[in-house]
Amino acid sequence: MSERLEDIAVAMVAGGKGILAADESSGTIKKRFDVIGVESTADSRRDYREMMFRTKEAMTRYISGVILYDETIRQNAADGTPLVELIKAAGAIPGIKVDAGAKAIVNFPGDTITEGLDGLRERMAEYYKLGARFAKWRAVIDIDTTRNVPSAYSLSANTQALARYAALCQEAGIVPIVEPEVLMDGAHDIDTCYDVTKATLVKLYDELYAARVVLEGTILKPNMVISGKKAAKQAGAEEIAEKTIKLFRETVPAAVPGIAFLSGGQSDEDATANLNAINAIGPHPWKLTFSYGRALQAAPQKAWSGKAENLGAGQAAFTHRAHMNHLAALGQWKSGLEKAA
Ligand SMILES: O=P(O)(O)OC[C@H]1O[C@](O)(COP(=O)(O)O)[C@@H](O)[C@@H]1O
Repeated sequence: MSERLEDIAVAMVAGGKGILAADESSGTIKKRFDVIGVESTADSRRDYREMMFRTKEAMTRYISGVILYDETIRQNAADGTPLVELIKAAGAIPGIKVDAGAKAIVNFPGDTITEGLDGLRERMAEYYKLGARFAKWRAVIDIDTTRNVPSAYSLSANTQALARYAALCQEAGIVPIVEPEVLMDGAHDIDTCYDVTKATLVKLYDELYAARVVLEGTILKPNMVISGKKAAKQAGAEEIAEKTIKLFRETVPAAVPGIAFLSGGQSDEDATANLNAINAIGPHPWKLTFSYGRALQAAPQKAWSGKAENLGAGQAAFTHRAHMNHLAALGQWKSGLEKAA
């Protein structure tokens, strides 16, 4: 495969394929395993992820790349093959989460700043050697209108960090996924999500220009414009699609090859239906696909539940969700396909 940043970025979003976000940090994967009653150990995390990376249909037809965590990019499958090699053998691209998580900002209650820039240049060089050709950094933007969250200071600090990270990625020959996640956890309505996401993306592209990041060699990983989980009125797929696309047309340059959404706590089927509605109102200047963690993995996690005899069931559940999201990335998904399965 070509090593040009622009070509890697295009390959990450081509043909209705999307990204498997398997980069849960140790704390997050423990939370997911707690739900299915599995102890989180280096071996159980390896067995679970190996199950997904060996799912041939999903990995060869629907998944373009996998975001890994530092532990996973160094791990071997049970037979000694590096997990990175399993991903490459399926024709998918290995990626790596490089941020060190979101920490509270002093003097700004409710706002967080994502850390991890110190030593990043050296870490990037190592990850490149380990096989990573793209990376991911997630800024976390909460909405709390009672506390003026997010503050302008938080948006400024977080988007500047994203731009510094993106420039370091490109220096190392690695495509940056820039992820400013506006959380859907609150009671805010969809228009508040629109306004906050707009302020975030405007600032983000300002900073990316200022840092001289080559937009053609980047992927955006945003939230959809959506109602807060606790909002009294929940917007439907058509409204989500229309407002999300209106916002991106205003803020995301056409030089960006692709937008790969996070699922952010949406149900599996909502994440698929909303992505489909977004693509159904195309054509758009960028490819719009998925980079889902929970919405791709909740079903296989449950089917597997830590038992070797459930490997086949886990792989079938993963294939199904990956297939549904592949169809949604092409605007060809129908709800009947879920029931048929
Ligand atoms: O808090 P962590 O452990 O970094 O994990 C955050 C998760 O959010 C994501 O960015 C998006 O995941 P979701 O699709 O589940 O929202 C994943 O890539 C990542 O695993």
